[in-house]
Amino acid sequence: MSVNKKRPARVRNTVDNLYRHLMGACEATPDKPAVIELADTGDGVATTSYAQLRERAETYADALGDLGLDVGDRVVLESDTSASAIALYLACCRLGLPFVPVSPETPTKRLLSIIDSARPALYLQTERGGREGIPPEVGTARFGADGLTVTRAPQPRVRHRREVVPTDPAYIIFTSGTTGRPKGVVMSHRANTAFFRAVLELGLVAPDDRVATTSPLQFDFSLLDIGMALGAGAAVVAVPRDRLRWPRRFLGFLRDAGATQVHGVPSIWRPVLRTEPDALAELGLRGVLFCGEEFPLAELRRFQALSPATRIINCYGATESMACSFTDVPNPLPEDLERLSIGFAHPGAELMLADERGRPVTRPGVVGEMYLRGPSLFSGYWNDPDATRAALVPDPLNPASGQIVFRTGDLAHRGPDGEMYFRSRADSQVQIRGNRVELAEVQRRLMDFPGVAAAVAMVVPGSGADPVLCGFAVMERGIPEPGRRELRAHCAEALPDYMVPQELQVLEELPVTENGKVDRAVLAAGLTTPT
Ligand SMILES: Nc1ncnc2c1ncn2[C@@H]1O[C@H](COS(=O)(=O)NC(=O)C[C@H](N)c2ccccc2)[C@@H](O)[C@H]1O
Repeated sequence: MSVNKKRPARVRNTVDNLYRHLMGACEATPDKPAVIELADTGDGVATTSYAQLRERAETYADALGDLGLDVGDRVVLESDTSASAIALYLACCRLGLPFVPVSPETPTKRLLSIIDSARPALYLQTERGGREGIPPEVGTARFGADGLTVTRAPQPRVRHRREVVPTDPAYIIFTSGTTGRPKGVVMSHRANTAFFRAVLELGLVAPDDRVATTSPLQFDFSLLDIGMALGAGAAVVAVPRDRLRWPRRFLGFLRDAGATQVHGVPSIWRPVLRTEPDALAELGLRGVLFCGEEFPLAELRRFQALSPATRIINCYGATESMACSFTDVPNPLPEDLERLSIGFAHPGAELMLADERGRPVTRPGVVGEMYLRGPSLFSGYWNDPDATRAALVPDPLNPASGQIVFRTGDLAHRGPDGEMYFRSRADSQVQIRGNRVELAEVQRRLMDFPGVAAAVAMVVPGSGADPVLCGFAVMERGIPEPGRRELRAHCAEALPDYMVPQELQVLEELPVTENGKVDRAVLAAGLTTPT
């Protein structure tokens, strides 16, 4: 029986919801810039104010509301970050429609597997989107600054819900699961708004900031940037994805947009450090925040030398809790620093260490697995109760309490003051000839070779029992490639034999995934057949 046929449910103004968090600043500063992006003409920037953003979100919410969708029906949005994409995100939040972001770069095969898993009611792309072949059972529409045009109505459905409640899913981020099937991380409004309120307390974004976001919308790093900027009444600067490949144009856009902070994974800085060091120095950024993987220390030192006044934040965390910790990078980095700290969990959350039997690890220097206790845990993996049970577990310190914590799958050790140091993924523990190998140590040794700009150490399965240790290096611009023998000898001088890479390659650049992390699968594929 369809309830409340006429009007779709909309979240009440008093109820916890991302819409209220993201639009909080609209009342006080409606005319302030909310989103700054590349102008449609292709040069210069276009600015959307908070009031304009709210109005566009309203227009979209009316159009979505007329489609008869029910709270909980999924909406796939294929777009880069833009004012319109954010307005759609806001509209979905208001109507309680879980938002599934995918990038225009996502291969159709992967998009179809996400659609097969999420069973969305509606798929949206921009007016200029070129995607075809959306399964007939999914409604389709296009959106732009002027509104939303339905190209295929969603299948009729019964509306069972009359309320949008805080524990309803706000978004589902599909990450590439180890099994190859995409894993949908479901995040509720309550968890995400609790996270953003806690992060506001850190005061990382000021109202006059312009926060450049460089991650694809399908990576929750972009949702963190949008939430932190709009939640602070600041502006989001949507960096066009193609600019990231051209350092001069990337920095030029940042300058034109008046960006004061840049959020991105470490790899976005590699081309800039190699080819546009002076332009970076001139930019004089107030802040940089990175997450996703470790920032190689040599590259971090170069960044600090060029931009000494920039505050750099090491943000650690997984999509399952959006982020855990925000830690200032020491400036300048101490000469003998071996590894950055990921500090302590954000206010209102706590990281603990436990050993493989779940017993707390408290002694400094002892490696354990990190568990996160806090309000911003995900609801579970979409349609995967087993994977959910393995990740959301009883608190090891007090299983009887019924409190559920997130098992991060990351190994770490504590420093003398209890601060955490990330070591590795638990499932990437490396043993070679019975010895535990610290890949970071091999990586650091490769970076010490004169003229190496970036390096990666990893293992690939070998024909024998032991995995094959591989090293990859990228040289500074204009530096001749060293011979494999020379690089190997350099490693052998300082590392035990089992830590000297058997495979060594010098590359033009390091391949990265869609989310900008070093793409180890591509590196492994480029190897000669392991010895
Ligand atoms: N700062 C780090 N140092 C070192 N290893 C790291 C770090 N941040 C993640 N990681 C690694 O990346 C894993 C999480 O991967 S992920 O689920 O794709 N999520 C992310 O990478 C981004 C994450 N959702 C996020 C979004 C926005 C702000 C902060 C963090 C972690 O479990 C760590 O292994």
